[in-house]
Amino acid sequence: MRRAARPGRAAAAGLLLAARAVAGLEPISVGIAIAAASALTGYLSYTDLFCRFAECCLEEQRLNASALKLELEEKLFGQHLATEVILKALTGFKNNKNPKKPLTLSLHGWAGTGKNFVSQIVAENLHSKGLKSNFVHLFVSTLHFPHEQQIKLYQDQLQGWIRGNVSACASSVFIFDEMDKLHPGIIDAIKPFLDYYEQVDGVSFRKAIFIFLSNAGGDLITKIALDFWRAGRKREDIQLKDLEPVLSVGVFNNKHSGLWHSGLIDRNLIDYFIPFLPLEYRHVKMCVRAEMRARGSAIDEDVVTRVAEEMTFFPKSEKIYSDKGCKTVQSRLDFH
Ligand SMILES: Nc1ncnc2c1ncn2[C@@H]1O[C@H](COP(=O)(O)OP(=O)(O)OP(=O)(O)O)[C@@H](O)[C@H]1O
Repeated sequence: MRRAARPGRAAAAGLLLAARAVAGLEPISVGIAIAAASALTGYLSYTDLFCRFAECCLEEQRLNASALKLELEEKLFGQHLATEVILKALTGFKNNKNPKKPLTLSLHGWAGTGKNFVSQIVAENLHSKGLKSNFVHLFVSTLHFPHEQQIKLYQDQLQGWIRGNVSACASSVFIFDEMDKLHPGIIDAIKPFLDYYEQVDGVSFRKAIFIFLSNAGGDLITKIALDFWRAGRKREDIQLKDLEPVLSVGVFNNKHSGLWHSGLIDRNLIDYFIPFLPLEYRHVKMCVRAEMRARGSAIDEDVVTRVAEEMTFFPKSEKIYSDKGCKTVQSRLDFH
């Protein structure tokens, strides 16, 4: 693991020099400055210092599992299953020095329940710049692959992009949003990278992470959550075993899941199906409070209640779950 270094005064001068050089984007000056700072500090390697200014791919960097756990527990509301599985999956994968395949996570659930939000947290815990990192790549089906007639082109471009980026950084993260709108041909293009091959065209994909997001299966998840609610059982009592098998079969048979007969499921290329439960009134209120805190405002419970009450809830009879999860909370808060 990389050493945590605390530069002293001399080092600070070197760091300043290096910072100036980096800001000026002069590679030779950067090199000289960093070498100078390294010599001054004596205990910072060239790489250590370089990585303070430029983003580095730290392949062997361990995951700070307790920091991720804390972040998920504090920020992600009402998703005890997703929290548990994501922690388990990432910790196991990052602790394994020799994984046999890349990690593939498939996140499912109703709109606005936190799938993109979690992906962002995961990305930040793997590469500190998160979604802005050069090693994290987000694809949105309707944005990046909109035209069915151009599938061949997309396939070639995507394969080239993934191969190039994994060659540059083995621990690259690829997030595919709107999987349910993705053309099956696109999945076919990435399938070889997700498999158990040691190398594909001279590149090993085994340390990469692929995250798929989709609304497919949201109805199945809601049904099970509702059954628990109607039986007077606690939401937190829902276990993965209540959902995972239903979800994988349901998604497999759903023509619009993006994973439909794609071979990803029947070849066991998806490591974890992660269910996101529909959010209740109390969770929406938590989202409003979180948003107020993020804006630096004092928590006004009247506003919290008003925003939550403006949301619509289903099913019609019981009105338990928010139609849009927490998705419109931010924009609604603007009006209060
Ligand atoms: N479970 C949650 N806990 C905390 N905040 C949440 C949660 N779900 C959603 N949010 C808030 O709502 C915003 C929108 O949620 P997000 O984009 O993650 O939903 P999604 O599940 O990806 O929806 P979609 O399927 O429509 O893309 C998030 O940025 C976050 O602020």
